[in-house]
Amino acid sequence: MPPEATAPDAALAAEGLVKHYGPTIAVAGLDLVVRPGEVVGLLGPNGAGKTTALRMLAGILRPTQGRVRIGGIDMAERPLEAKALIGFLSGDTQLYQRLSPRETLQYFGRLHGLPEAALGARIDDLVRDLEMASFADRPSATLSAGQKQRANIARAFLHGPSVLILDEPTNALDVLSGRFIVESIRKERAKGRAILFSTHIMSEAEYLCDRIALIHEGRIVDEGEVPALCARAGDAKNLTDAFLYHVERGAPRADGASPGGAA
Ligand SMILES: Nc1ncnc2c1ncn2[C@@H]1O[C@H](COP(=O)(O)OP(=O)(O)OP(=O)(O)O)[C@@H](O)[C@H]1O
Repeated sequence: MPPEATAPDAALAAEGLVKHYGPTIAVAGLDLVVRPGEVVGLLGPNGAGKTTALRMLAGILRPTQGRVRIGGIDMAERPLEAKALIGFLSGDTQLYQRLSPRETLQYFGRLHGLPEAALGARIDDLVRDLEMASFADRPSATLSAGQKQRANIARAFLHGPSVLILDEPTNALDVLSGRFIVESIRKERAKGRAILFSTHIMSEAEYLCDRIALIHEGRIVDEGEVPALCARAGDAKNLTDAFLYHVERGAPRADGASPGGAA
């Protein structure tokens, strides 16, 4: 059954998403739903297909097959309307080197069509909430990796999107900055945003996520709340063990056999 048939309240719904890069099958049939006020984590080993999946969900990459709906709007049929509902943080987002974070936010706010007075107030709020005051007016070229990441996150939050898609939002951040970003994501959830993010940090996923989707070789091998995931992964004692169980076992084959050979 299509995911949105079982979740009519979905803010984000993917149905049968597939992506081929030549002979490489990066995503091999992904179904996923995220509801308003929910954080879903996409976890998988390197090369599992997380970035490819998130880019298709954000409308940056065209799927080979399958469908994405954002707030019920079909991404292929009405891409501008669907994308307007999304804040996307890509793993390789670059800031314009000569612009400060404040100027960058002004630029993207205008592209989003935010009225000038409201935009100024919104940027002030983001600078305060993301603790960017000490560097908001410096050229981006002079910022540290963590400062740049805060500015990129501010850009994703800027237009108050109902769906946030964040590819490794705490990548390369120290523990303090990482925790700060995680708390910022929790605040966005409290505002009713639907949030999908990828990470390699298991503790972060356990702390932040309402549900976790484990992806391996382009397929979701299990999905649910952490205790249920652990129970289904041979009574794994934590998320790391559940993750390793699935990776070592391998992704299910089309014929239903387990390629890893384990139970
Ligand atoms: N532009 C591309 N052209 C060809 N193959 C690609 C391209 N982008 C990704 N791939 C391949 O698709 C597969 C999935 O890659 P993807 O970047 O989605 O994985 P990932 O789960 O995000 O990995 P990581 O955790 O290392 O960032 C990999 O085998 C990768 O080599």
